[in-house]
Amino acid sequence: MSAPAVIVHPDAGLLAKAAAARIVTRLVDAQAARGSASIVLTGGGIGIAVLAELAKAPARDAVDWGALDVWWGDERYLPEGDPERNETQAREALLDGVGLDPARVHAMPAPGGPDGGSPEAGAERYAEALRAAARPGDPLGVPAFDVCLLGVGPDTHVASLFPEQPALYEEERSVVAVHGAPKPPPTRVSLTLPAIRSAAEVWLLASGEAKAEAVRLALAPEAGPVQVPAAGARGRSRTLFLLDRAAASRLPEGLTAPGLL
Ligand SMILES: O=C(O)[C@H](O)[C@@H](O)[C@H](O)[C@H](O)COP(=O)(O)O
Repeated sequence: MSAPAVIVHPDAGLLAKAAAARIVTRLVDAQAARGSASIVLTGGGIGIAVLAELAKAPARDAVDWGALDVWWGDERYLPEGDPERNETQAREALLDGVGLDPARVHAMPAPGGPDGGSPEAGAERYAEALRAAARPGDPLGVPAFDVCLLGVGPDTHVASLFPEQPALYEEERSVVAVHGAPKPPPTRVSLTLPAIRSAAEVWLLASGEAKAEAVRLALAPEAGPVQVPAAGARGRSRTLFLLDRAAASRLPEGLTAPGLL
């Protein structure tokens, strides 16, 4: 697992724009090398704001959208089209405006689909889709995502992995159902930490004072992933904390480039 690097932008708007530009470069590089790319999206304020900025990015269409696989790190287990679903918000912010191959947009399950309303069955079906997309040698039968985006909750959750919850102890499965999530809605489907760690790069996004303590904890050397899930979210080759000044305001001096705080 890669040691995290911290990049601080002056405010949330610039953070979203800079992260969007970084996604373009990352996906273009991956497609130049392999002919295709894969990204894991996240929900939440800054996660969706980044997609909205990506939709407006001048170099947006340098990405070959038809050769991109889109996955989700988690989903709120709500009916298809529900405005609170991460997928709905991502489609509105970006996905429905670019030339993706619908077969390569891998939405997480919803009630009323083929899973008989069971998030557990839905999680298993998503794990199956990941296995089908994995290449020989990909860890855990999960594709080695080029980039996995993760918002960070004020309690240090990432995806729908909340502190001290059973999902954090999962070492075998790549996708689990989550019940009783402290952030509504209570029922969700989430990648597990091992699945997140199969990503080549993991980018944790956080903006605002309310995330400063969570970011500090996530970067503290003694933090364990069960108490601090964001501390367990690391990429195989790179981990970035992409922050605005407010979210970085409780970091020790040495962790951020001078002059950015
Ligand atoms: O379903 C969700 O809500 C997200 O996937 C969740 O993991 C989110 O990224 C964090 O809670 C941060 O959300 P905010 O950026 O809105 O604080």
